[in-house]
Formats: sequence, structure tokens, C-alpha cells
Amino acid sequence: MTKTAFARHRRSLKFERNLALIFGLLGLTLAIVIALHWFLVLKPTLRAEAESRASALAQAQAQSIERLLGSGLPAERLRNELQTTLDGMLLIKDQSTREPFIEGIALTIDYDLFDAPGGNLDLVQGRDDCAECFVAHIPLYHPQDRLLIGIATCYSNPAFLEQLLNDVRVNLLWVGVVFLCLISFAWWETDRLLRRLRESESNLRSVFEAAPFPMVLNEDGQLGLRQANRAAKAYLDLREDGSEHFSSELWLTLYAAGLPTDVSEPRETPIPAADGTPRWALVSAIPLQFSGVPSQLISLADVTELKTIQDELRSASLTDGLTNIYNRRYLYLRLTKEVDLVKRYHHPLSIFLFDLDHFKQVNDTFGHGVGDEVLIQVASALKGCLREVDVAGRYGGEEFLVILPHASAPEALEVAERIGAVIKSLQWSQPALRVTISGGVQQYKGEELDEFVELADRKLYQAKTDGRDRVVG
Ligand SMILES: Nc1nc2c(ncn2[C@@H]2O[C@H](COP(=O)(O)OP(=O)(O)OP(=O)(O)O)[C@@H](O)[C@H]2O)c(=O)[nH]1
Repeated sequence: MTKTAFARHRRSLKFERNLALIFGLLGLTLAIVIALHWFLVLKPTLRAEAESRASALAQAQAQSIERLLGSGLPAERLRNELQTTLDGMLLIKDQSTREPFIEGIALTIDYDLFDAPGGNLDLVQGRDDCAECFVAHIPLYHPQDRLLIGIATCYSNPAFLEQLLNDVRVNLLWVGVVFLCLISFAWWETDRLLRRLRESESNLRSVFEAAPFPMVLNEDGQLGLRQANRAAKAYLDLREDGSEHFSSELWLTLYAAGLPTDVSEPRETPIPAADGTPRWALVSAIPLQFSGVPSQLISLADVTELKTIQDELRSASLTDGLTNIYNRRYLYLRLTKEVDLVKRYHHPLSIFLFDLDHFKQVNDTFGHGVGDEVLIQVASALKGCLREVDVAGRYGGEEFLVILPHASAPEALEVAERIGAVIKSLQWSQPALRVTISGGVQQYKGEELDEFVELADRKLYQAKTDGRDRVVG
């Protein structure tokens, strides 16, 4: 495992641990919230509710006692009736739990107010003490004159509250279990999703790494590269710079040359190899977010070979195959450009159009091969007579054109005569061979391009008719 892969693996483990911790804390928080809610809210609320219900029930039952106390029955009979009523109350049961609602009742009568001989109506039926029971003290009033004549103390059975609490507890437990299941499911799903993401990231990394062309990932505003595939490391001679970034002289050159800003417009950039060999790369950049940081995915395609072929084709399309000097197409393109410059800067521009004399005769006498040799040698001699700014080319069969920027007609005439003299003095493989030229020199005076050349051609024709081996200015 490489250093970077190991660091990545460690980061992934740490992330998984953090995720498990987050979900664990979530579960624990939920359990604590449920427990706190149970002890602080639900249980007291349910207890208060049960107490108030027990008290209301006892209150309702106490009315039958009040009725008896106001009935005016003799004391002994009243005592028996009260006992029977209290026993009846103890028999009322909760239908759901089959437990009696009231476990015990104690009657305490105020005999002074009741206006009866004291003692014998204070009754205790059922349990007179119940630690868990709800105790309700119900005041007893005389039904006619509404005087407080006693207190009925009811001990209500807590069993139905227990039942209620159990039901709620079970429900709460289920809710907790369902929540924990949901959290576990969320954890499992998140983990699965992350695994898939990691898988897809790893696949992308593999594709990135195995891509046969150089690809690098550059964070905006950073010189060092965040990622580079094998091809890029080799192509750009990249090295790790110690901070998990890659860099090299070649990358810095490419960066300094400017990266393309438009996805649809890749840019051809010269990137010499580490050993200085000239190379060209087609650079394209796709903007993207990498770990939340604005970045660019830069891919390079080496187009050196293509560029060489292109250059060769371009050069071939502008060069004459026999003489290896410019052809008529290039001469026209160049002359157009020179005329534009003259129109802008108003400097002189002249051309010299010349033609070999009696060239047909040369071919006929010495053969076409010798004719070709003459053309090649004339072209070569022509190049030797010119300044750097001058341009010479083969205009037609045995016709040549020389473009002389910044040369007035007299200056161009001087050059033309020198060319004529040089060609005339050339030595040939055939001792009997003599080569002379006739030509015309014309300075540009604002006419159309074709007319400009036509004027030079007319002078060439004049030179021919004047006897050849001369230049007309
Ligand atoms: N060897 C060779 N001959 C060529 C080439 N291109 C044109 N020619 C020949 O050049 C000759 C031109 O002949 P003409 O136009 O009659 O002109 P000329 O014989 O030079 O006579 P003037 O121009 O009047 O002095 C023709 O015989 C063409 O075949 C070429 O590439 N190689």
C-alpha cells in the first residue's frame, strides 16, 4: 500500500468510527430523552390523573352515605345500613383489572353537628391502612341543612394505575425499540451508501489512474497538484512535494502559460520534454468541486506528432515541391498582408516579376531534367540575393516573383538587376547552357492586388519584347 493509499485508508476508518459514534450517541440521547420523559412527565401525570379519578369516584360514592345520614333512621339501623353501603362500595370492581376500586373506607362522624349520641357510627370497612393506595378525604354534608357532619376516608386501589403505567411503559418501550431499529436502519443505510460512494470513488480513481493520457487535479489558486495519474506523472515529470501535492518545472511552465478557462475550448500549448525535446499538448480543463474545494480536472493529449504533420502539410501547401521556395498561393497571401501594412504605415513596397528566357529551348535542347535543375539553381541563387524581409517564390512554370517590402522602385530595380546578373553568371552542368532572365519592377501605388501584379507582368512582357536579358523598372 502506497503512503497516499494508506493515509486514505486511515481517513476512511476514522470516518467510519465517527459515523458509528454519531449514531451511537443519537441512540443514547434518544434513550435518555425517553427515560427522562417517563420519570419527569409521564409517570407523575398519570399518577395525578389516577389520583383525581379515584377521588372523583369516592366523591360520587359518598353521596349514598350522605343520603343515609340524612334519612333520620334510628342509630342502630343507620349503622347497619351504613355498613351495608360501605360493603357495597368495596365490591365495585374495575372491569379491566377485576380489582376493587376502593380497598377501604373509614367514616368519622362529628356527633355534635350530627346531633346524635357519639361513637357508634364511626366505621372502618375493608383495609384501614394501605401504603400504596390513594387516600381521599371526602367531606360528608347533611343532605337537608348542608352542614359538615363528617369525613369519609377512601383508600382507592392503585392496581389500575399500575396497569395503566405498564401499558404506557410497554408502548414506550415499543416506541424506543422502533426508534432504535430506525436508527440502526439509518446507520446501516448510511454505511451502505458510503460504501457505494467509496466504491464509485475507487472506480473513478482506477479509471483516472489507468487513463492512457495525462490527467491532473488542480485546486483553484494552488500551484501544487492535488492528484495526478501515472501518465501525467511521466509526461510532466511530477514529483510529490512532501505535502501530498505534486509539482515539477514542466507543470509550472504549463500553469504559467495559462490554463483554458472554457471547457469547450481546449488549448494547444508547447510543453518541452524534461530533456528539452519540443512537444505540444492539447490542454482541456473541466471545472469541478473536489472535497468542497473549487478545482479543475486537467487532461492533456500529446499532439506533437499531429502538430508536426500539420506543420508539414501547411508548409507543403505553401511551398513549391521542385524548387523548395514559396509557391504562388503563399506569394498571394503574403502580398495581401504586405499591401495591408503599406495601407496602414505608408512605407514603399515593390515587386519584381521575372521569367527565364527561352526556357522552352533549354528543355528542348538539354532535356526536361536539365530544365528542372535550372529552375532549382535559379531559386537557390535567388534566395542568396535577398534581405531577410524580402520574399521570393515560384509564381508559375519558369516565372518567379520577389516581394520587396520597404523598397522603392529604384531600390527594387537595383536588386532586380543584381539578381539578373547573378543568374546570368551561374555555372551549369551543360557548358553550352546560358540562362538569362527578363523581368519587370513595380512599386505599389494603391491599386488592386491583381492590377499591381499585372503592371509588373506588363513590364516583364516589355523586357521580353525589348530583347530579353533585362529588367524594366
Ligand atoms: N523543366 C521544366 N520545364 C518547365 C516547368 N514548368 C514549365 N516549364 C517549361 O517552360 C517552358 C516555358 O516556355 P514558354 O512559355 O514558351 O517561354 P520561353 O520558352 O521561356 O520563352 P520566353 O519566355 O518568351 O523567353 C515550357 O516549355 C514549359 O514546359 C518545369 O517545372 N520544369
